[in-house]
Amino acid sequence: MIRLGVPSKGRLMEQCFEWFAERGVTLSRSGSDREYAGRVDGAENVSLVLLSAGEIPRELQAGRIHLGVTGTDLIREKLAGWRSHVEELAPMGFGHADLILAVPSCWADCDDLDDFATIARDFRAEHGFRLRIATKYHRLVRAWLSDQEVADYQLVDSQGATEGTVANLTAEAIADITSSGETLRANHLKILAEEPILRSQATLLRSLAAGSDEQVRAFAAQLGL
Ligand SMILES: Nc1ncnc2c1ncn2[C@@H]1O[C@H](COP(=O)(O)OP(=O)(O)OP(=O)(O)O)[C@@H](O)[C@H]1O
Ligand SMILES: O=P(O)(O)OC[C@H]1O[C@H](OP(=O)(O)OP(=O)(O)O)[C@H](O)[C@@H]1O
Repeated sequence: MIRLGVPSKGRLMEQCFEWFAERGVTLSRSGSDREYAGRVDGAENVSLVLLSAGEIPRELQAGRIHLGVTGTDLIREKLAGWRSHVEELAPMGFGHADLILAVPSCWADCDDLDDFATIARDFRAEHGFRLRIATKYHRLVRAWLSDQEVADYQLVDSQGATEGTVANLTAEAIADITSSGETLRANHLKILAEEPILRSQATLLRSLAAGSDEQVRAFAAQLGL
């Protein structure tokens, strides 16, 4: 039996169900709205596992699911050396979001990363501690800032409502996912005029540790991949 892990709720789950339906495979939640059980119609030997999107990378890495759907941001953040754990089978065309660095809109002299690096250097000299960036994407943000040779900062962990941390005075800047930009605007933040740290979208991934390669390949072929 192939185990297929998909997000258990929200738009990501609904759009994922639509994606499979367009390819002749019907995924559905069984039982009550609150029960995390699912069924698969239209494919032999495939079972559905409903999981938090954030846990799907780990389940793929461990080989507890053969296939999984989650955002590329979560794969790259949660799996060091992700290419040795999973294969990307298909970008799915939804769940688009950019991981960006944002600062208060009122920072008139801060439009790009060079400005940010200068402000961060001055901030440390002035305040005696490093400028704080709130994020849950520690690995991706560290790697990106290191590539850009920005060093005068510290990361503050924020697992949700990250855009609120600046007004709450627990950080000076944030690095988070945005799609419409409304949450940033509502919290008086602006994106630095750079390419995003990462462009993410929902992706179908294959575990390199789960085995059953022939069955997985046959199912992928049925999906037109
Ligand atoms: N506003 C958004 N628009 C589009 N995609 C988004 C948006 N916010 C988050 N995502 C994407 O959705 C995926 C899941 O996000 P997140 O980690 O917030 O999960 P969640 O819905 O909070 O799930 P759980 O709480 O069960 O872990 C991520 O890959 C992320 O890039
Ligand atoms: O650019 P926008 O369209 O406004 O979307 C961005 C928001 O969506 C996500 O939050 P989510 O709703 O997943 O909640 P979270 O705060 O728990 O991350 C993300 O963390 C941003 O806060």
